[in-house]
Amino acid sequence: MGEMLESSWEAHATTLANATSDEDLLRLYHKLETDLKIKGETQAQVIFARDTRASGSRLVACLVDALEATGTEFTDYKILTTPQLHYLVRCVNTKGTQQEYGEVSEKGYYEKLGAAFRQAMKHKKSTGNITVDCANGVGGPKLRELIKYLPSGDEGGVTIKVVNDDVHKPENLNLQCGADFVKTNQRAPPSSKAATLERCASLDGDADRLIYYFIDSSSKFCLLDGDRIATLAASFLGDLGRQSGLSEKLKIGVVQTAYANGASTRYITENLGLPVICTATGVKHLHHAAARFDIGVYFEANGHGTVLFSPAALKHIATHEPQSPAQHDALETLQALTDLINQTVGDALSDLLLVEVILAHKSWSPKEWNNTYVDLPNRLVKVEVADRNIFRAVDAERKLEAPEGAQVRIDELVGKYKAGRSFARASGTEDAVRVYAEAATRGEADDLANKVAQIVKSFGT
Ligand SMILES: CC(=O)N[C@H]1[C@@H](OP(=O)(O)O)O[C@H](CO)[C@@H](O)[C@@H]1O
Repeated sequence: MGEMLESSWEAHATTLANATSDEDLLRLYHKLETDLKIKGETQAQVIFARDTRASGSRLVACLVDALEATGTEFTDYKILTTPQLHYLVRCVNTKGTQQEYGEVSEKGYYEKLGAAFRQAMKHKKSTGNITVDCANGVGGPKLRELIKYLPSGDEGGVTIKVVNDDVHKPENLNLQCGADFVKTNQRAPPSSKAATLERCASLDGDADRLIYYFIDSSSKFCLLDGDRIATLAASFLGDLGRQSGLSEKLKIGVVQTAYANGASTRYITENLGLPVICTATGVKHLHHAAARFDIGVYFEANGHGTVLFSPAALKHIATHEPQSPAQHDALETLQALTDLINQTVGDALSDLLLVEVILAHKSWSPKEWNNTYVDLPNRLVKVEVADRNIFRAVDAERKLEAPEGAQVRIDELVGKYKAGRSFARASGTEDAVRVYAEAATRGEADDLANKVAQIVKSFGT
């Protein structure tokens, strides 16, 4: 049951929450039992937790009612980040097997990440200060806890300043802060007091997304989003593969969605020489595609992502005999990364430590990281239409097959812009069609996005 809950417990809890009577609840439960194929001889063991959203306690109460009504064994882990719950589910499901993932406790999560971070930072200079905006969500208290397990800046680790970590007023969640605010508005949260060139990061409300940013010496806001984290991780893992003598055995690939900036895709294929797969939006699509590589790096541009190591890759890393001190060091770092990176799902806290380790190894400030390539100006707009379901996308959501004629109009328009690229797709989470456009200049990207939005509107009304 754990693995089932891993991807969609919230949706199912909502279904149960809609029950209007005990009979209704039981009927819905039995339907879920059949739909999720969890009916069987073995006793289900359910674990759950929630983030700090106001709706959480009601959803948990409904879930507990259902579990008690059906005599199901359960453990309530109370308040956790989404990726921490994924970690626990994997730990429960692998306990006592050769793939044992970690100790089944919140403390086990911190200990695992803390020890791996310490190992990966061995002999490296501290990365200094970073300010982390926690969106006034669950990431705040959990990051504060994690810090207790990490070496500080003075001890060769990192000094983390936690801001926007008020979880007592649910109305403050994501208010003028958080990863989505920063990515969408392309500016730091007003509460951010970071100095020029100082690293800043923002988590989202349940701490599964992470983005970095800084203000450069000409006071310009510079965003280091999910594409940047993916390229940084892929380049570092490529280096480690070569340095450890395992590059033949560790084939690295990157998975993106159509929202990835075209400049990042080009950088990965042309500069890093790595393959890129484009999938439909939603981490479930990216995760499965990444699992096809020995080392699969996947990130959505919005900062949700992680790195997957295949069982064969883990074995090579654990058993390879180093031929030189340099190979030994690279292998040791790779080994530490396999523990530091949360391989169950994108995890902002784990990703934060990964980025800090890479910057320490490369001796990079955010400026050098940002200099790896120049993003193409881009614009994302939301178009409200009468029925978004008439917009059917194909080819990893880069083309519209319906309504008929819409894609031809978009293609004609895109052809008129230098380095132009644009697509429209129905959102899976909001009642709208999203239009993305990029082009050689900011003015052209805005213009292209607005014109494609008009096309969408003309077909949607
Ligand atoms: C452009 C964009 O950011 N889309 C988001 C958003 O999906 P939509 O289907 O675009 O509404 O929410 C998803 C779930 O959080 C996330 O995976 C995805 O990246």
